[in-house]
Amino acid sequence: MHDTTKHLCTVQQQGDVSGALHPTKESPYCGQNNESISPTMTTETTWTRSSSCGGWHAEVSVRPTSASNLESIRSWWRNYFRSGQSESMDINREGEIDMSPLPQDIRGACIRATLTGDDSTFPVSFSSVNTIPCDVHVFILREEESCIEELQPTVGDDEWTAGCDNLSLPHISLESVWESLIFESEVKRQLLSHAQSALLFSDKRVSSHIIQWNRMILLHGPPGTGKTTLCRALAHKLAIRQCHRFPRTTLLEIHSHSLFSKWFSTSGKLVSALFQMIRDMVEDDPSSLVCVLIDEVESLAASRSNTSSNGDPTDAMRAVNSLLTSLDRLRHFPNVLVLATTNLNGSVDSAFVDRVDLKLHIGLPIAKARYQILRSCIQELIRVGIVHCSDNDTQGSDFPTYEEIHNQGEHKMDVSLSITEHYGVLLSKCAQQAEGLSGRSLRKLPLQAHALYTSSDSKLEDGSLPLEHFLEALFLAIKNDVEARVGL
Ligand SMILES: Nc1ncnc2c1ncn2[C@@H]1O[C@H](COP(=O)(O)OP(=O)(O)OP(=O)(O)O)[C@@H](O)[C@H]1O
Repeated sequence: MHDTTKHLCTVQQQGDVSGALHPTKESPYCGQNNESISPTMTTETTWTRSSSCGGWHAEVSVRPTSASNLESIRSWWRNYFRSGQSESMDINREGEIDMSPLPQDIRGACIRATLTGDDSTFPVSFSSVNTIPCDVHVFILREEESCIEELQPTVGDDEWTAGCDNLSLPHISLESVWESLIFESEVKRQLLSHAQSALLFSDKRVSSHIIQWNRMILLHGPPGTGKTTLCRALAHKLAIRQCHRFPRTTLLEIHSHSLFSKWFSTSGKLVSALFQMIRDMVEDDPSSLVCVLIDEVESLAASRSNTSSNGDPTDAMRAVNSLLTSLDRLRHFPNVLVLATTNLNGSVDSAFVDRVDLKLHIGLPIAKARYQILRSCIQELIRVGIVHCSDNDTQGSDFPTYEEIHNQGEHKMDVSLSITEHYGVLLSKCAQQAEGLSGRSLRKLPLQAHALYTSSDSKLEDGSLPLEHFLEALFLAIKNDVEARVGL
């Protein structure tokens, strides 16, 4: 149950129908492989074709200082998978590959290699890794701080600026964020698959008179459910997965609020000016992918029916009109993707919603997702030594998964539970108690539990808290948080 190295059960994953995008000039930051390694069918392995980006991907992060050429690192990994040596590869629950058996120059160049499925479900079971169709993506994580693209104010106000954040991807600050987000099974796969298909259609010059798509995605749902983070993580993931097609990727995050000017009628002009700047970027470098994130889009695309009935000035309406016109102009460029979020559903202008290709509702986490989120918090606290597990077998990465508890532990009599299953059952109770809480709230609770519901008497000599005691404190923190919300 707690084997951290090898998982030898059945693989059920999508077969790869790789988008076969044409490689363009190689970036100093990225290299990839479009070729798939043919799956060898085994009795244990089921391949189903369900998406254009399905399958397994080896994501190999390389040191910025590496002297090796990215293309040669990629070829090396590809051959490694082909040669069958990967059969003896050790992979932990997070899909990270143990690099110690690899030659020193490759091991020295790579920071880490991760084997990841599109729904990022781990632990993964492999009968043998070399039977997996595997695209290899080699990249360097960027470390530069984001910069702000500023617009010159069109009306005289020295202190006022408008603009957006500009972050080069893949970026170290977004490393593992995609994997840390836990949703119902299909959400991440759908998003990634949709974005890749939309880029493929543009690349293949599918006639827009026959098939229409705008490369616009809208995530909507309650606050704190991870919409903004998911958009950033999607852009980061695309920078890795699409690096053969787009050697450079940029994330532009629009500051919607800064586009509303105190000067009469300037908001519309500002929106136009900002999108003109984005168009210039997109046009200047066709081999770079630009992901535009409009967070809380309702503040920029407020429903015009509401603004007029509220008697708001026409400035807001001009801003919406200007946004719609700007988006229509932007859609002609194949290398731009617009990601928008809102938690106020009815208040986004219907013409904006109509332009969106994919609208995804991101709901509050279900029991399984709540368990996984809390489990990741426990793992982190064990890793840093704030929580201590007396059972040597239950180190952070071995904490039971939801499936392990619900398929086995739950049905066992209390006395027959192993100590790890017992911890899993306690965590499962916390997850049930946390019904109605967002992912953001869940991630805040471990601190509250530690600060308010643990006693210093329970601390061990090294200052850490026994896991069981911490899980009890977590339950109390959740219970009180849920009760405090009633009536709010
Ligand atoms: N499903 C989830 N899985 C894991 N972590 C989550 C999840 N949902 C939210 N979180 C955590 O909450 C943080 C805040 O989420 P984020 O700001 O992206 O939510 P949001 O939906 O955009 O909220 P708002 O609508 O209030 O802006 C995330 O960075 C993440 O750490």
